[in-house]
Amino acid sequence: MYSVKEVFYSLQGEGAQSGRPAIFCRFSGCNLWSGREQDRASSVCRFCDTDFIGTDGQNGGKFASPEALVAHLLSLWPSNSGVSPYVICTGGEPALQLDQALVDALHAQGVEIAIETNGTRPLPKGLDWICVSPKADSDVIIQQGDELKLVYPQVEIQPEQCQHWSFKHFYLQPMDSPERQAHLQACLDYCLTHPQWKLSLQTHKILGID
Ligand SMILES: C[S@@+](CC[C@H](N)C(=O)[O-])C[C@H]1O[C@@H](n2cnc3c(N)ncnc32)[C@H](O)[C@@H]1O
Ligand SMILES: Nc1nc2[nH]cc(C(=O)O)c2c(=O)[nH]1
Ligand code: SF4
Ligand SMILES: [Mg+2]
Repeated sequence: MYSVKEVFYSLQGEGAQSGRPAIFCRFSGCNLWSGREQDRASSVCRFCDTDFIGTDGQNGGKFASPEALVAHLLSLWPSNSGVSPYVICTGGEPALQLDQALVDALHAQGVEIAIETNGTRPLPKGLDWICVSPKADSDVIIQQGDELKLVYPQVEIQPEQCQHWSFKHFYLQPMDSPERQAHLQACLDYCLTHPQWKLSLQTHKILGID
């Protein structure tokens, strides 16, 4: 059974694939925060911008089989576009639910699969795009992939700690909070002095979409 908070069709707002049309599958639940406000301050991940509790979001639900979830996801892709569907698995923490059976069922329908993960859980084989976003005070076991996207600044984790990991792209993404302007400035300063790093803006928030 897969528990999905919401499914929506939008543009990838972040990182190297920004601007690309994608179906988002937001799985319910996370291992670094319960999702309840009263638990935020005592959690490993304390800055999350997302509601991932339950299955009550747009197009959310429980899916008994990989095939049922794949059919639901693909119903949002424009028909006869001639372009392979692009599905971004996010959450919550998608690695808690995305298993080999679902990856294989998506690939059987010609889907290109991306994941947004905190990197603390093993991943199924064959994912087409892996974005790892490390969190301070967590054990990041996935240290290779396509893009590393560090929310910045985080006091207990510095870019220097992950700059030697095996990724094609290294991004800093300003932490969204009431201090986001200062966080953006800190990202700009860091990228300009450490040009291995690029700036990732959450463009969907700027655009006011999803
Ligand atoms: C909601 S998370 C879900 C996927 C996964 N649990 C993870 O953390 O990568 C999706 C992306 O949003 C980022 N994110 C979460 N809260 C944020 C915030 N307040 N400001 C900027 N990015 C944030 C995460 O680091 C991650 O890259
Ligand atoms: N448009 C849009 N792009 C995104 N890229 C990563 C997201 C996420 O929450 O994982 C996200 C999101 O929530 N919306
Ligand atoms: S790990 Fe991801 S989903 Fe979980 S609380 Fe942190 S940002 Fe949110
Ligand atoms: Mg988001």
